[in-house]
Amino acid sequence: MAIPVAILAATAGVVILVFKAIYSVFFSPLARIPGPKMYALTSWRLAYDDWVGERTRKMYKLHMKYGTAVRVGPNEVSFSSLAALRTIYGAGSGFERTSFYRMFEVYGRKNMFTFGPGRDHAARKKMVANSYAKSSMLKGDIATLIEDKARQYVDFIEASDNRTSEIFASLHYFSIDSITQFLYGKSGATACLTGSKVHRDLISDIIDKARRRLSWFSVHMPDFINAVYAQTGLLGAIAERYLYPMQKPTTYTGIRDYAMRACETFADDAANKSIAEIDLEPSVIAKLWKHHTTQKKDGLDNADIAAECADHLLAGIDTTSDTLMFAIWLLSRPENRKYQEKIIADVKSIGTESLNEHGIPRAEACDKLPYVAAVIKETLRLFPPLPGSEPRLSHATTTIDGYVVPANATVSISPLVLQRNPDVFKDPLTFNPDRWLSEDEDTAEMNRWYWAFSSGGRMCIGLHLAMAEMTTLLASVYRKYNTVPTDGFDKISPGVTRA
Ligand code: HEM
Repeated sequence: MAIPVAILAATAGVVILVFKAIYSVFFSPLARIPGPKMYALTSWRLAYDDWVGERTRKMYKLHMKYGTAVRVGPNEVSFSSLAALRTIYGAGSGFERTSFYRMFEVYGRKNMFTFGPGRDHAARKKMVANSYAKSSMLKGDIATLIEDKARQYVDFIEASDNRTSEIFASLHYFSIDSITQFLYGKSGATACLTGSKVHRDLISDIIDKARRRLSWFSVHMPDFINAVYAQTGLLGAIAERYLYPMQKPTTYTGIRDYAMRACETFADDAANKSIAEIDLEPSVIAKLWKHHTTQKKDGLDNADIAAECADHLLAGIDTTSDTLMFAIWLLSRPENRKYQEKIIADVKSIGTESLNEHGIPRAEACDKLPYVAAVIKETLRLFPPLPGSEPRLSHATTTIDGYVVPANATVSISPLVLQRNPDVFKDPLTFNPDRWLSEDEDTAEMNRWYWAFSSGGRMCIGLHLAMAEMTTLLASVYRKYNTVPTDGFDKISPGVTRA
């Protein structure tokens, strides 16, 4: 009796799938790494955690159960140890960012965040590194910029009804006004704090809940996303109606358009200036312009420069404003009033000689405040604004934390998992800035596990800018006010960080 070809093909398909599953779970080189079998079987298990917004919390639970190495996919391992941190993220480790980062490409161009190989990344980083040095933040033009924005923030609160502010929005105004001026100079700065409605509207696409759905598809089904958004005509209309995870304008479209216009305006101005004049400007775009095609053969074109700046713009908005929001929310909670009193005492210790002409504490003085630093560190420990795994791969087989990991497997560490480790941080889920104040061995150990800004060659380049913005804003606010949640807000979390 002849067996229909379709049945034969289906049977063969099932046999191959079963064989692959058995191989993946029991015989793959990653098989000896502990973890739930379902995760070893299929990457869709982890994708499901992502879909329901539980991925990072799930990683934490898995590490609590299985230890410092957990297999979380057929070809993916999550680590949570200092040994793994050094091997994967240590300077010169040879591990690269994975294709996950492609979704951060802007206008189809690579940028510092998305470059894979170290050489391309290092060349680009060299062009802007000076702008981000700590010495550039605490004195001169950039310090003045940050102090000005802190003053505008205080003025904004003063002008609000009952000095009540919805801090998600107002702190986003502060961070976007700061980063746009830092990147593009005064002519390219937004003016959210001083009332521009058009600029304030830029943050509305950040709030859209569909943004998370779009990110999910971009990570787990990138080809689908590319195909769907590329359709035009009738197919485009059908895709838009039934298949778009997020309607246009999609995430950050407004901010990306703004970034492109700021770059074009800069390019028009630059055409009438000498490179020596441009070099005197403190903005990041001015530093990049020295590498423009008009200055160098094989230099960067307008789109490269626009993309680089747009990426820094996106990196510099939510990170600082979410951290500030969590800090103020935490300090405002009734059980944390004692910490609020301590931060107020710390910022009131600033002498009048360290205030600027508007009574705003100077960035340099804010940098030296121990309790402000402890509050920020503790906020970033408990609620890092980028809490999730930072995926990397190596083209060579590597031993990580005692486990042999084959070439091209995805490995990662999550700051949230590291920073809530109960063996290192006593009562890890409790906000307690005091834990950072002593100088004993326990604090030294906590510092080794503190990883909110990542580490090695790909650590956050905006660290010093972010710290200067956050210390100056907190000092300016708590010198003048104490903060309490408005009715109802003492019972809920701001919930931006999906832990
Ligand atoms: C509280 C504030 C901030 C935190 C916690 C933070 C955290 C981080 C982390 C964890 C990474 C590495 C991500 C990964 O590898 O997956 C990163 C990279 C980066 N951050 Fe930040 N960031 C902050 C503020 C900023 C600001 C204000 C800027 C300003 C431009 C910025 C620009 C960047 C850039 C350009 C990279 C890529 C660096 C590279 O690949 O060399 N960040 N940041």
